[in-house]
Amino acid sequence: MKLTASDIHVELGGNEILKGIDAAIKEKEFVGIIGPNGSGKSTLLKCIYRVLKPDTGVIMLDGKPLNEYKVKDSAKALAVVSQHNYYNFEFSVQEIVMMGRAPHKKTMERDNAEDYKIVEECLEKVGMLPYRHRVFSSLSGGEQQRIILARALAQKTDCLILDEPTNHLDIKYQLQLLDIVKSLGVTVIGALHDLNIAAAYCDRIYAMKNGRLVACGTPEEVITEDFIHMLYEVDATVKKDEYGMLNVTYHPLHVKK
Ligand SMILES: Nc1ncnc2c1ncn2[C@@H]1O[C@H](COP(=O)(O)OP(=O)(O)OP(=O)(O)O)[C@@H](O)[C@H]1O
Repeated sequence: MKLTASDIHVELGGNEILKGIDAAIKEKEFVGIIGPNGSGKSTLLKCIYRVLKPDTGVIMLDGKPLNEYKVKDSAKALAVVSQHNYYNFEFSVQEIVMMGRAPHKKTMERDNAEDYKIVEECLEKVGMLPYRHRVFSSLSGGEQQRIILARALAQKTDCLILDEPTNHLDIKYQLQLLDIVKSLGVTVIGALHDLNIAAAYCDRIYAMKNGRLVACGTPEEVITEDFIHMLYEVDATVKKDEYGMLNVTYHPLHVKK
């Protein structure tokens, strides 16, 4: 699944939020979007998962403009794990994960044995099978997030969009979620705040500031001390550890470098 964005502009509430974004994501690439709060990461992702329509510019999915896909067909291609998941009804965990099967079914088609098997496998994968009959809203934030990942897995897509997916998760489940996602071998586009996590999982990183892309490259190319200072206005040390992993340490004001 290849995805390109060309000259994407979005205006919201009278402000230009995205000011001409160009991006090209290759098949099976794990791409992270980093940048300060309010830089436009979620807005860009929302254009990709069709919650927002760009004012100008075009997003292409496998060479075809996204807006020419039926919503059901793009939902067979792209699944979303985001941080906001509110439902007006008291759905069970199993019902929420079953929603991931909807794009694969005809209107009013009943859930079949294959759907139940997929739902069970996906709940097992995120370690939440024992919760299948619980009411979704009764789960903790982190448990809900893992159910939303299971729903996305049940959608069986070639591309996953992650909008700050690890917000509610403790470190074990942050790594678990991203390990599961990485093991799928699908195209991944994720907004990530933690630079150490981004460096550990991403093939390439796009950095955004004030609605513009300001850098694109491998984690090693993008995550440098000077660039972190430019992007976030904080001091940091960037080193490689004994496993060759990038390691970012920040310097609070009370700690001298
Ligand atoms: N519906 C809206 N109306 C007006 N402004 C909006 C709307 N939605 C988002 N914005 C503004 O657009 C800017 C970019 O928001 P966005 O959520 O894309 O940023 P982000 O990089 O994902 O931030 P964060 O890291 O805080 O999640 C913000 O300044 C936000 O206030």
